[in-house]
Amino acid sequence: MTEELNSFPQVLTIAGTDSGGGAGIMADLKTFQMQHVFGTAVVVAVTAQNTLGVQDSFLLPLEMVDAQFASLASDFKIKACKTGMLGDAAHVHQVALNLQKYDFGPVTIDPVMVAKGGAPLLSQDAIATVKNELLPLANLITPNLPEAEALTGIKATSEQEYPQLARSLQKMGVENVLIKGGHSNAEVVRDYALLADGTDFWVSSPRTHTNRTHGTGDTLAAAITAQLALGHTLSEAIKIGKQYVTKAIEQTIQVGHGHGPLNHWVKVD
Ligand SMILES: Nc1ncnc2c1ncn2[C@@H]1O[C@H](COP(=O)(O)OP(=O)(O)O)[C@@H](O)[C@H]1O
Ligand SMILES: Cc1ncc(COP(=O)(O)O)c(N)n1
Repeated sequence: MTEELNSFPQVLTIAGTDSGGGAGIMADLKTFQMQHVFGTAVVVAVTAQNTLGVQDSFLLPLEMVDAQFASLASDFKIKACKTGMLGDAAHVHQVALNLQKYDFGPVTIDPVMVAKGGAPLLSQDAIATVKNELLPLANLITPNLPEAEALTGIKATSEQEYPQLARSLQKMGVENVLIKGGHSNAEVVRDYALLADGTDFWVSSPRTHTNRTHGTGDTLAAAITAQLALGHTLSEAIKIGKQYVTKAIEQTIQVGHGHGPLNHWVKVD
């Protein structure tokens, strides 16, 4: 196939599945679909999960992770990619090796560690591997507050500390940082972006009082990845991504009995 015939924007998520359909690869693919990019996936982990929690999980054999990367590289023209649940140090290492081997465009790292219901999605010893091997490959990292604290060792008690967290992550080799404020208690939910050139800005929304926030982080990072593939600058992509996730939380749908999923059907302007 000529490159011209292979030009529709194609993106990749490297993450875990959520049988409940609200988070992980399922949230990513729904988000990609709504942003009019073609979504592909490298499955690193499978979870038996619903809105009540994670009942079981299984990490795929490393060779199967490699095989999926190779399949995509030999056929698709991936313009941007993102990572989500990576499970343990060996899988983080294998993903980092593959991201060095193949050019899948700018890499957004969503350093998923713990599910909203409390289940661990990354082993403790893998945090060092994320820092040493994955962060230097990232164009953007999108930690929530507990993840930013785990990576930097800096405890954030107020929004004033977000710039310090972001600068500390930049020093670890990530070009651009988006600290997500969903886990704060503030009535206005503010995320802080620090870009490679030193410019910074906040994106804000009113807090929606709901427990239907399963997959918010995945959805935001997937929307940003899609917008980058469509040719937007990173600051535009972050602003569009934040608008999308805000609406998807606000215009809730009723599915399941616990931490419900978002409404991925909402339109982005
Ligand atoms: N209750 C809420 N109301 C409005 N926006 C929210 C709410 N919770 C999270 N967000 C937004 O959703 C996105 C994901 O944030 P967060 O929940 O902190 O990430 P994660 O899902 O990784 O824990 C951010 O843009 C954040 O501002
Ligand atoms: C496979 C997978 N990936 C990511 C999340 C995080 O989503 P959340 O923090 O909203 O539970 C999850 N629960 N499951």
